Amino acid sequence: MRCVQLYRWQIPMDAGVVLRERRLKTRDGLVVRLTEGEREGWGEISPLPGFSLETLEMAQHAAIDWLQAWRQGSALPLPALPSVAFGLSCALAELADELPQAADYRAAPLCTGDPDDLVLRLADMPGEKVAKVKVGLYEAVRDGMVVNLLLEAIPDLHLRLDANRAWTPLKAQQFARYVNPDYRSRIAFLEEPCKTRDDSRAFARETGIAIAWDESLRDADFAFVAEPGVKAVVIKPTLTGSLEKVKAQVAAAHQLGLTAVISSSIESSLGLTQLARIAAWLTPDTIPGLDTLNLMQAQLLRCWPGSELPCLDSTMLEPLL
Ligand SMILES: O=C(O)CCC(=O)C1=CC=C[C@@H](O)[C@@H]1C(=O)O
Ligand SMILES: [Mg+2]
Repeated sequence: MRCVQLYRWQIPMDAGVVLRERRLKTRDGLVVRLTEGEREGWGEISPLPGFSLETLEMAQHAAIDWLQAWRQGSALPLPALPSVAFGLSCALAELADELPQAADYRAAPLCTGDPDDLVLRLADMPGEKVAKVKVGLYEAVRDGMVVNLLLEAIPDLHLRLDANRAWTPLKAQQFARYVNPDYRSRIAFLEEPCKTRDDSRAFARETGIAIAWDESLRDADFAFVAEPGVKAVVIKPTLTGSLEKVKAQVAAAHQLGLTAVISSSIESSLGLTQLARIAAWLTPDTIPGLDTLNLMQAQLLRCWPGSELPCLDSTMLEPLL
């Protein structure tokens, strides 16, 4: 017999989380539980405001329609909304034992503010040292100085940078001018430096700093092609869709010799631990971009190893189905 449960949850965010110029006070989403006989599978559906095109209400409606049909034994295709397709496909994969348990809990530490904090965290990081720094929020000159400071302080560090398309070509050049040329090769990649893909390509060509596509993967005309200067693609499954689609994108990237980085859309610890498993499974050689749990004030259902945040259980969630 098949059973379904759907819960709605809300977790307060740390003060000061700003996404696309909007303060995110709470993270809201759904979790789904499918059971069939002895087996169960969980999934998280949490469209990210400012990034996902669907709202939580749209996701909830689509999830309920699909779940009601599934409960009755129908094999409906997964809904088109990416967050819904992702969450349901994770639940189905757990149910069918297709999502391996082994997880990659190394997360590239994320720095949005104080570089001294990052230096302290990196000192404790075993193995390959990779961190991610947000740029484009302050003056380009300050960003350049922070990058120099970190790469100088930690000689075996590689940095991922993310400008979220904030720079004009001039600003991007100002940034590059401030980065010591000897350090440029230790910038693993810079995500989306400029507003247009052409400007970002020109930046890579002119500066020798490798770039990565993130937002571009959601552009209607985006295609996976090998291009000079493009080193990686950032794959955010909640914004991508089903696990099948995530697998296809990772395979397309690897085929072209691109690094594929499985990355967070600020899911709860339930979604993040699943992303850590997806990363261990599909991109075992690449540290995933999953260091977003500490932006939240609590975990949900499954805990991230070592996190001291309290963990909410299903009695603390609002049941919808
Ligand atoms: O990629 C990572 O290491 C962490 C996730 C991350 O940086 C992001 C998640 C969601 C929205 C954005 O603010 C940001 C990004 O643009 O990549
Ligand atoms: Mg990004």
